[in-house]
Amino acid sequence: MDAILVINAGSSSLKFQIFAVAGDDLSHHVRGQIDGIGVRPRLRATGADGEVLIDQAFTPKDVPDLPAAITETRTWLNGLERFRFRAIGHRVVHGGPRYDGPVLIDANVLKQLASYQDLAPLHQPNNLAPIQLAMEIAPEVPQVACFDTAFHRGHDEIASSYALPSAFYEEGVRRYGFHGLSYEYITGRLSEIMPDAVKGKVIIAHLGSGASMCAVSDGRSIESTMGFTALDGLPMGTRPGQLDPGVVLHLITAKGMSADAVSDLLYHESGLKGLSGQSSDMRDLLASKNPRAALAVDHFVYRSGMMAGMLAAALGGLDAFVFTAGVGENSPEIRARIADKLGWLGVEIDHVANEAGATCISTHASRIALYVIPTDEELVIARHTLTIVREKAQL
Ligand SMILES: Nc1ncnc2c1ncn2[C@@H]1O[C@H](COP(=O)(O)OP(=O)(O)O)[C@@H](O)[C@H]1O
Ligand SMILES: CC(=O)OP(=O)(O)O
Ligand SMILES: [Mg+2]
Repeated sequence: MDAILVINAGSSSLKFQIFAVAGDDLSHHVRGQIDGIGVRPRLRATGADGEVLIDQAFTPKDVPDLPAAITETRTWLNGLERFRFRAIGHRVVHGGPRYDGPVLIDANVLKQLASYQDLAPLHQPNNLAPIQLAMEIAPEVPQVACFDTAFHRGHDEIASSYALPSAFYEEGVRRYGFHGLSYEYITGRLSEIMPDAVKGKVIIAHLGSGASMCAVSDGRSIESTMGFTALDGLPMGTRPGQLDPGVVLHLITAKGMSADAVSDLLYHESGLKGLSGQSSDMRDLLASKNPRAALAVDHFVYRSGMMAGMLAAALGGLDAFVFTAGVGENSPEIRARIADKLGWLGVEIDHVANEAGATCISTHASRIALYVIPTDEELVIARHTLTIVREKAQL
């Protein structure tokens, strides 16, 4: 069967999907992921009808990092003989100033993308490793890179500038925004299920191991809580979110920390993990009786409320608010607590619908509609991949 393989490397997970291609139609055939990498790794995959194909737990020592997750996934994928991969689509977190849409990968593109590694050290090396591997073992299969930054590239200069001397902007030091593949999918879904909402002012909260919010006006991104890198904005699993740059200067000048040590602190040791001293995983913190765990959750909720207020101001109002990604899709408790923070905007959550995992979780009286929409970055990548390889007459 002709198929497209999609690889999505996040900060705590490696997600993959196999889509069968028939004409212009794409259908889900295999959906899988290794999540909890380094904490509680687990490889799970389901087939087209939701049947479980594999469900295997690993020790954190067996799958400590993303390269190990790639090895386990590859071993398992190799056993699936019924698919002929006609193209591979990849999530690549940073497209830099150069890429504002998906691109067919060749050696030059790969080199350019590698030059953005220090702008996304937690993701870009992991995004590029499977591309490099596939180039070596299956050079005949076309590969397409789809960027987290692309959906935000229409931001105006007011939003995308830092108040730095303008030469820096020209060099590419701008506010890009990330999670764009997820926001593109959610915007598309919203226009199917709530066509009126997407024409208005919407905040989409992608709350996963990495977390950000996007302000969408008339279907287009106008603002993001993330900036030049995926460090800014909300506190995350291991990243602090918004931080006074003076803290970084202090770490370097007063504490003598090297650039590598600061990078490690900001990408791997901060956020929920740093604040709780316990875990980067929201599930662990919600189940814990440790007061530091409670502080980390409280901080996440508090900052989420603040950042949502900031985006509502950028939009000049708010019609709908959407929760998505690992925490947003799976934690009624966090959704309820963030909704509570938005009460002043006229948000009223329907607790029964929220606990039941309904799509619409606001009351009839709520001035702002609340939704929970599971994201599907892989489907967006598969669609772009099919379009690009068709344009280049490679499929
Ligand atoms: N039931 C749940 N309750 C709270 N948090 C959850 C739940 N299920 C998953 N999560 C959180 O979702 C996070 C992963 O989200 P995900 O969007 O898959 O992350 P990423 O793509 O950044 O690796 C985990 O770190 C975990 O904290
Ligand atoms: C950009 C980013 O933070 O991605 P993820 O949530 O997958 O870590
Ligand atoms: Mg992710």
